[in-house]
Amino acid sequence: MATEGLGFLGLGIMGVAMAKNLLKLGVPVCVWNRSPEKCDALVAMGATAAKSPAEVILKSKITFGMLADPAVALTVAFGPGGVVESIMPGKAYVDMSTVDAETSMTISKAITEKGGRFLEAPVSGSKKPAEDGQLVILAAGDESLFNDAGAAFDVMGKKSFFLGEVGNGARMKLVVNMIMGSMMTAFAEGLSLAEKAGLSQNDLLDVLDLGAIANGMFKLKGPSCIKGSFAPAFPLKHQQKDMRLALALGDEVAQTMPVAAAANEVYKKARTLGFGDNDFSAVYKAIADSS
Ligand SMILES: NC(=O)C1=CN([C@@H]2O[C@H](COP(=O)(O)OP(=O)(O)OC[C@H]3O[C@@H](n4cnc5c(N)ncnc54)[C@H](OP(=O)(O)O)[C@@H]3O)[C@@H](O)[C@H]2O)C=CC1
Ligand SMILES: O=CC(=O)O
Repeated sequence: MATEGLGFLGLGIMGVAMAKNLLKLGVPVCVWNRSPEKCDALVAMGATAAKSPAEVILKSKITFGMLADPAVALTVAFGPGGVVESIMPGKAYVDMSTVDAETSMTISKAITEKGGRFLEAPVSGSKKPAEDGQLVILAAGDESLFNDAGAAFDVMGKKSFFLGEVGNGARMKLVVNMIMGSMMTAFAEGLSLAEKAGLSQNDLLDVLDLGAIANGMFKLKGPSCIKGSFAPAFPLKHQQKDMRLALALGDEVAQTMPVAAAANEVYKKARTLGFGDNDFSAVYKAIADSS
């Protein structure tokens, strides 16, 4: 049984791109996904597919996870055939999903109690940066594992931060995504306001792009919002999950967050309107169609 290879759990929008980049390292890569057909593209490129997360752990020295949310991260860690079942000394798990600090700490504790090593490593950057190996990796936990996973991080990302103890990676990611989610709702309100006030939305984009608040997100999402194109790069349901988790972090540390709380309401409304599986920029639809 190969023990020096890498494993990957969760081949959604992000995971499939990240696992493809791992293949560039030329080591065996073993993958698992709840819906097994998503393994096919990886297998065609040289990966092997496993029947459970536990099997991936057994076949790999370091296994990476990229899963939907805290509940899923916990199920994949603790469920039957899960990560914890086959973790042992010499094995390591790097959870790159966006979750809250408590989830990460719970998984870390179970893994380290069985002699394994754990790192949380959520990422900033969406589908295209994942495909291009340009993610920003926000790692925390076992520093020896951070170093051992360095080559893998280098093919998946453009910069890796080591942020100290488990929980700090999750917290940093939630702060970043709270800012991003709030910005997206303000941007969507502006786009909608411009249209209703009889202005050209394209002119608005040009004006924004020349000023101090120009940024990559407005440049990328502006034209697609105007066209009404919301194919998911970052699913709206995940952005709403991140707002919810960031607000819970705010509660924990008694930080007032009125802007994020209002933005979260808009994402919740967008979910109830059926936009959860669209890109998070579909929050524009919830705003534009609301009056
Ligand atoms: N998309 C993005 O731009 C970014 C996303 N993230 C974060 O990365 C994570 C993954 O995001 P993304 O790839 O976009 O999401 P997707 O929704 O595309 O993928 C989710 C993954 O979780 C799996 N999953 C869902 N439910 C279960 C379950 N009950 N049991 C086992 N597996 C399950 C899915 O399996 P299946 O295929 O069977 O449904 C899939 O592999 C999220 O935490 C997200 O917040 C972070 C940065 C950017
Ligand atoms: O989590 C989403 C991202 O774009 O980063």
